[in-house]
Amino acid sequence: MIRSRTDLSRAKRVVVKIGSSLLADESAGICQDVIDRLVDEMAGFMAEGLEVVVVTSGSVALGRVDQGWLDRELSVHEKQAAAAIGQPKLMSAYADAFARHDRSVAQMLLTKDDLRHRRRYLNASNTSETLFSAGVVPIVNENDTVVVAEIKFGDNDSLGALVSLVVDADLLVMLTDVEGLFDKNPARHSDASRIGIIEHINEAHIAMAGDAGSSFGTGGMASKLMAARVATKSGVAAAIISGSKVGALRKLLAGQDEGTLFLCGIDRQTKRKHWITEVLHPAGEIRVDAGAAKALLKQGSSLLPVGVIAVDGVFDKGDCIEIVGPNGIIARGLCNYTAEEMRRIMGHASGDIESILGFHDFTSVIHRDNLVLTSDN
Ligand SMILES: Nc1ncnc2c1ncn2[C@@H]1O[C@H](COP(=O)(O)OP(=O)(O)O)[C@@H](O)[C@H]1O
Ligand SMILES: N[C@@H](CCC(=O)OP(=O)(O)O)C(=O)O
Repeated sequence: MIRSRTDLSRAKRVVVKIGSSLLADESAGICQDVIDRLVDEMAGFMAEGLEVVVVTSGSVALGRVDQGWLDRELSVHEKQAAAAIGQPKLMSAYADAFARHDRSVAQMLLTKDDLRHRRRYLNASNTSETLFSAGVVPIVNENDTVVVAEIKFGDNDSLGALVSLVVDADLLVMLTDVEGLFDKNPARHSDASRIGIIEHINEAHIAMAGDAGSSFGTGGMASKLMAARVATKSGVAAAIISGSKVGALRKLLAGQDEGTLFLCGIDRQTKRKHWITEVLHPAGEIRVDAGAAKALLKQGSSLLPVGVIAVDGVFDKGDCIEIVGPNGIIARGLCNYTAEEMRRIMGHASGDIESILGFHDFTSVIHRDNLVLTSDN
């Protein structure tokens, strides 16, 4: 938990999100010098034991420069094509920069939707753990050729927030072309002043955040604040710092007054519950009778098969599902059985599961620890 700047020196795993505004130049294309410098800083921390994941933007910008598509708004398909052109250039720039420190890099192209499905989320998490063990640096970007909404809004800030949950990071650092969140857009107001620490993001902060400042940046401060909100609500602290200022990352991690820090004091259990209610998409629905609804709502019980009266959807073991009582949706949780198994055991006592399915993994359908109430009645 990061409750003050001094806690930052204890961070073990950090997601560093690097914006297009830092990496791409309209005439030169990729800013290899910037990547080299940022990689030198990150490699220094890795040598000291910090684990780093890079979430990088820039593929669309680099594709646009490559094709000379600069002075007009691109269609969605052109942006997707630009991303496909720019992505290998981006990877090769990181590979070259990390090779100078004898580190290999690995490309992870994800969509936010991937991370809302428990199985894909776990696969991404296992892949990144394997990469960490091998000392390889995961370099993540949105899989832009298969998404539409995200490429319109250019939302790598929120991808960074989700990745920080996937890898269970202590901190998400968003590197950009300004020194943090200012009380007004510093590109337009010379008297703007930086906000150093934010304990809870409120409407006043959101009102301060404006659009992108450069021709290549897309989400501006608004998308960084939204990402900081997702991260901090899920147990990961966040920071916005300048990527052009030499040593800013080191100062931040040393606990000095650098950039804007969003504190986070959430424990693991709250974090897991937030993941179930806010991040995962339910894959199906289970209807329960009044007795089961009461046991969940009033007695803090796990859900047993005997109280289940109907099962909707196709879901797998461990998927997130919604629980509906006589008065509507009451909870969400991770189901111990597949939809097909659920249809066979619903209405039966837990002691009958073995004879019906031929195996008996769990007494409950959803264990209390994996269940979050979303209503009172
Ligand atoms: N209140 C604010 N404080 C700081 N920067 C702001 C603010 N409002 C808008 N901005 C703009 O946000 C820009 C950074 O966002 P963006 O261009 O999307 O960067 P990136 O490509 O790094 O994601 C800054 O250059 C700045 O012009
Ligand atoms: N996936 C896109 C990211 C776009 C995006 O979010 O850009 P930015 O606002 O610079 O972080 C790309 O690589 O161009």
